[in-house]
Amino acid sequence: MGNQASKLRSAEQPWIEQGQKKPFFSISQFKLCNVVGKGSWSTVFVVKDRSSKQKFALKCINKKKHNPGKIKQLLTEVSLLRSLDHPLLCRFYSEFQDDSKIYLVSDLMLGGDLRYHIAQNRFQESVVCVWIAELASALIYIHSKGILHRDIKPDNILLDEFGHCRLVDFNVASRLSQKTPDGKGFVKGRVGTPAYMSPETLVHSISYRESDWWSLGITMYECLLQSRPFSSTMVVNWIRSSEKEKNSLLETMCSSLELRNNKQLDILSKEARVAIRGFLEPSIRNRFGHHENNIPNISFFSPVCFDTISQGKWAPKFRPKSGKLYADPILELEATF
Ligand SMILES: Nc1ncnc2c1ncn2[C@@H]1O[C@H](COP(=O)(O)OP(=O)(O)OP(=O)(O)O)[C@@H](O)[C@H]1O
Repeated sequence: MGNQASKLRSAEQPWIEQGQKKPFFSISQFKLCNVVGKGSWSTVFVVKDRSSKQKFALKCINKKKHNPGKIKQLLTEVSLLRSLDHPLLCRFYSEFQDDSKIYLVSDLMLGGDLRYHIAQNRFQESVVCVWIAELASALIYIHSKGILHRDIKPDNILLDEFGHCRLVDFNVASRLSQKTPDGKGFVKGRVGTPAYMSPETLVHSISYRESDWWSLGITMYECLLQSRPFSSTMVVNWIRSSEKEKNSLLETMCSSLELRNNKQLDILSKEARVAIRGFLEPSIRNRFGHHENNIPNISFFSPVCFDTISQGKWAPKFRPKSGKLYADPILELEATF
């Protein structure tokens, strides 16, 4: 399995040598092909490098549409992306700008995002096991670099053409700035997407490494069951409640997870249930991921070899259709450049 996967990945290696810092510096180096995605403040194009003919993703941000605060946030994202290099992250190459726009060049992911795929199909545990193990490996890596992602959810996970997961969108990622007594660190602020936010982020406006593991737990639940354990309304009510009410709401949330164990989680294997409950443990000390070295020992991951996974060499169990453009055709019509 490992060998077959290695061959696949060697074919997808980008032509650019690792360590070559700024291969792109102008929009004129590219031929624009089509739109592959649209975010709240950018349009992402498929582009072809005129000299190598290699395709890349080009994210275009219109400077005039955003205030200086947003631009500063973008520059933080760029500096984080520059410090990361892992097979299960989307490789970032260059940023450059002209009078009207800022451009970011990265690897092109042709397999669509997990949000799209899980809306279409209920996937078997063997598929989800590889996805979550790959994401866990990417998380362990970014945490080792002192970075929290803070917005893990299916929308921010893209598949490459072979079906490997790549964690993307470091818009709200942050370096761990403050230190806890155990030296691990945290970031202040209630940042992320409410339905995926951990209790400590929702209640105390603080994120630890464990908060990313909570969000991964919600993502895993959703990948397996096509629904989320906590409704957005429940989460929003929780944010708005008083300090006193928050504790009782936390109990309601946790017992709602327990109740769902009887109905929804019953269709899953024991290993999957244990993993979901472990990631969705309200206490950060008891949560899976508190000791990141133990992640490979979680029984749900026993079918995979974590070392091979973390090199991006484990063959995924689901491969997106080749040649299919996983993008809403309407984006093409709406796109402006
Ligand atoms: N490297 C890539 N390869 C292929 N598609 C991509 C790539 N990066 C982004 N996309 C597509 O473009 C969409 C928008 O990208 P992204 O979420 O990074 O933009 P954004 O403006 O930062 O959005 P938001 O703030 O709403 O998250 C993604 O949902 C995805 O479908």
